[in-house]
Amino acid sequence: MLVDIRSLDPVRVAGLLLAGLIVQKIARVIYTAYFTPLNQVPGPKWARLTDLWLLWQLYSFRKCPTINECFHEYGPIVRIGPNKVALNTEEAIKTIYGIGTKFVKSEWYKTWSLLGFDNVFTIHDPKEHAERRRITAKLMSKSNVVVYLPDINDHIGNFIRLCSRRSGKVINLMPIYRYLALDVVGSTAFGRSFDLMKTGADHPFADDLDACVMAIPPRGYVSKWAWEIIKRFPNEKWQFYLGGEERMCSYSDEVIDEQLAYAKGHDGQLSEKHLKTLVGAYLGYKDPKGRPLSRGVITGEIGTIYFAGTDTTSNSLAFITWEVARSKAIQGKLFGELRERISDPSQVPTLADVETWPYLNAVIKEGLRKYAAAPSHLERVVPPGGATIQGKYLPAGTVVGVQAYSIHRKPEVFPDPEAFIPERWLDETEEMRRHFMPFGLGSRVCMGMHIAYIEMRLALAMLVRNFAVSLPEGHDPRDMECKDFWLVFPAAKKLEVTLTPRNQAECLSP
Ligand code: HEM
Repeated sequence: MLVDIRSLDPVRVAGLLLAGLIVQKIARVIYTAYFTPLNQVPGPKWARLTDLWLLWQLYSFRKCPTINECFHEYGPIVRIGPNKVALNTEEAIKTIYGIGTKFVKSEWYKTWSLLGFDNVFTIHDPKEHAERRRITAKLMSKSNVVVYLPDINDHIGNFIRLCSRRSGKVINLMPIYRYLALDVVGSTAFGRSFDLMKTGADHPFADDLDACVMAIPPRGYVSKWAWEIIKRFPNEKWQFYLGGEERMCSYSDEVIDEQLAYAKGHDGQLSEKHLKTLVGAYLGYKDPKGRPLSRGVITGEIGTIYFAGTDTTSNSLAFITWEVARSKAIQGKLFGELRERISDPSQVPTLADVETWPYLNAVIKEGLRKYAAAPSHLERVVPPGGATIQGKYLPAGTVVGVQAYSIHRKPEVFPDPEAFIPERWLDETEEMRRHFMPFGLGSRVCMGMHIAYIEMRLALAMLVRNFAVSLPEGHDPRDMECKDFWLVFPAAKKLEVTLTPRNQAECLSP
């Protein structure tokens, strides 16, 4: 029987359509929650119904500890979202991140596509990623990063001078470490530092970085249409956060322009010095078809380096320094090693030396274990055909991951995991090595790892060699409680210490 469409009440039709959509949505949620193979994977009941559970944990700044608690409650495989599973075993590490893995990064990473351009951190396709990574891989390799050493040594020297000027009173080391990291990134990425250690000046970069940290991660957790609404929220602070990405990327504009102008006057060739910088490597690159990268891609890549290389290193240093400051025994032992090896405390030691100093490296590794800067489960997607991990079948498209936070807290590998015990690394076992993943693993392992190690080793060595580091009276350890919002940070977002120059007498008795 045909119905005359004109006779229908449009309000009723709209209502019926809406009701149909809601029923379909609810049916889908119930089906995904209870009738897919993921039903076999235990986990919190809200997590199987909606991603809002995970979003809530993110905004409570305790996603990692919550997932860790889930491992204790449900075992080493836990459903943390309608389509998300977290794992906590060596088998999972090998399957997901091992050599030749077919598990590619999840859609969530696209949220870090700065200015809308894919970068080395966000590209999914393994071939495309390998091609992009190759552009700067040599410059950032262990054997090459020594070319940046003279600059890094200058920054460390200026860092110690800055600390000297502020010694004797309570200072907040967090922004100082952040600016040190920014100086180092400036030298490596641009061949030009921000000179923040030299001048001791503040830089708007800090606010822009904070803005990015607030605005970028959440957009990966909501649908595109929801984000379009959220980002229009007419709040001044929120709009400032949203603008952080563009402002941060714009810091590289001047250097890119300068290198382009040079090339224009030299038959399109960059100078030797330019080619040693990441900007130069990107500007000099041509793809297999002879096409250069666009300006937007290069700006986005350099923004990614700022982002990946600043707070990661500086917050790691902050947590490590705090642990050193609050334990007389650890600081005494570390100082003992440094006093023996750095005879002139005004001279930055050589890299070859610091790499081999056992206690210094044990302190740093313990810091990276307990306070891995990016400890979240590094999301990957189960490839076509599905995969069986921990005896559970996970269909293709399931988002899986292992979080360093939990792997670094396995008591059978790291006894008393919440304690800061550098000594455990003096006798490092093969098992500890396999369970140490602060820089990620496999083909997507951190590209800045060697730069970060140089910076952390030299900064910590010189700080403790030159000053006794103590916590101010009334310091509340809860200020340094580790919060996570993909990257970790101390609850109070500050690290207040007093630096007392070591005189000869103190040198003998720390
Ligand atoms: C203590 C300091 C650092 C830590 C703990 C750290 C941690 C990480 C982790 C866990 C990843 C892997 C993410 C994933 O698989 O999803 C990563 C990737 C990356 N990191 Fe770092 N990072 C640090 C410092 C740096 C520095 C100093 C730079 C640059 C100067 C940098 C540049 C990168 C880049 C470009 C990637 C993407 C690599 C790729 O996907 O191929 N990182 N980092």
